[in-house]
Amino acid sequence: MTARLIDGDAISRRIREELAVRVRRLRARSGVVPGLAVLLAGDDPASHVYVRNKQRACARAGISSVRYDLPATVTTAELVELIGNLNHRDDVHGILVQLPLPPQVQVRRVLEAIDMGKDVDGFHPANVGGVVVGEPLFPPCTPSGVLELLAHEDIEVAGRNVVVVGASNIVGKPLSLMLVNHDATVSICHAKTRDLAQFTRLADILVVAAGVPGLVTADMVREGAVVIDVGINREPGSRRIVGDVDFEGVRRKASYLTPVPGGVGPMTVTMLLQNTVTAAERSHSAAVDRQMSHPA
Ligand SMILES: Nc1nc2c(c(=O)[nH]1)N[C@@H](CN(C=O)c1ccc(C(=O)N[C@@H](CCC(=O)O)C(=O)O)cc1)CN2
Repeated sequence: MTARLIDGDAISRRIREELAVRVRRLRARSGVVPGLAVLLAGDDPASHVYVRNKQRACARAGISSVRYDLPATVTTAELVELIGNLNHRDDVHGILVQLPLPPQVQVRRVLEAIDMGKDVDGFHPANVGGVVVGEPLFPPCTPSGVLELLAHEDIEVAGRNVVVVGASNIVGKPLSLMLVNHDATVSICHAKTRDLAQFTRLADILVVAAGVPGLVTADMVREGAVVIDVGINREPGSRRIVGDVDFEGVRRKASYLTPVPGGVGPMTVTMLLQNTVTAAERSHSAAVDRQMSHPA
């Protein structure tokens, strides 16, 4: 069997075109331009690339973005103060703090400072609680990107055995809960799981988000399984990026496979744009409602 590749670039392009239409409609109707504030602390080269890509994607969809470059020495209090100011700005509908943050910063305090209505990354603890009960204000971007890819290919998750390898707060844990909310039977493993292969071989759908290049090889995959590779690993001394899955081997065994690059990565950015447009639309509707109940 040779896997069908799920083209995240093409699926993203289509969704971004639809988002650009929503942006134009909102602007024509209300004069509101969706606005995203991006906070980037320190010099991590990959984070700089991701932020540049996010801003470029915003511009193409008609979303305005403003970027705050902060030194690697930034404190928790400084970030919390900046976020407090952005929470009050009417032209900022979404706030994104690029992760990872420098080690001295208390990440949880920073994420908790974001107004829930502007938490377009979906990392605020209250949004995480929303994921648990199946009603997040904003679904986290990478997990919702994975669900979009599966839905686009008409891959049913209800009743299927899904194995998620990787239990991070931003991908593995929320994605597992979102899959449970779609009636999948989910096992969460991680790179330290003993005899990982005995779990991965049970998967109808295998999602790998462990950050370990080539962790999953063909012998660990059931014939005909759907394999979603969330890993983004830079090969040392090269610009090439590879996933957590041995692409060539697994391609011969799986029914569907996401490539790296060009699979889940672009969907993360697309879901961020989607959440930002939704935030702007909601903020406009709330302003209209206020006006209706308290006319000038
Ligand atoms: N605040 C956040 N921080 C981080 C997130 C996040 O969702 N919010 N996720 C990751 C990094 N990330 C987004 O920030 C991200 C990573 C990769 C891609 C992507 O499009 N990858 C491309 C390849 C790009 C390249 O050549 O480097 C692909 O896979 O095709 C998008 C977003 C951690 N931090």
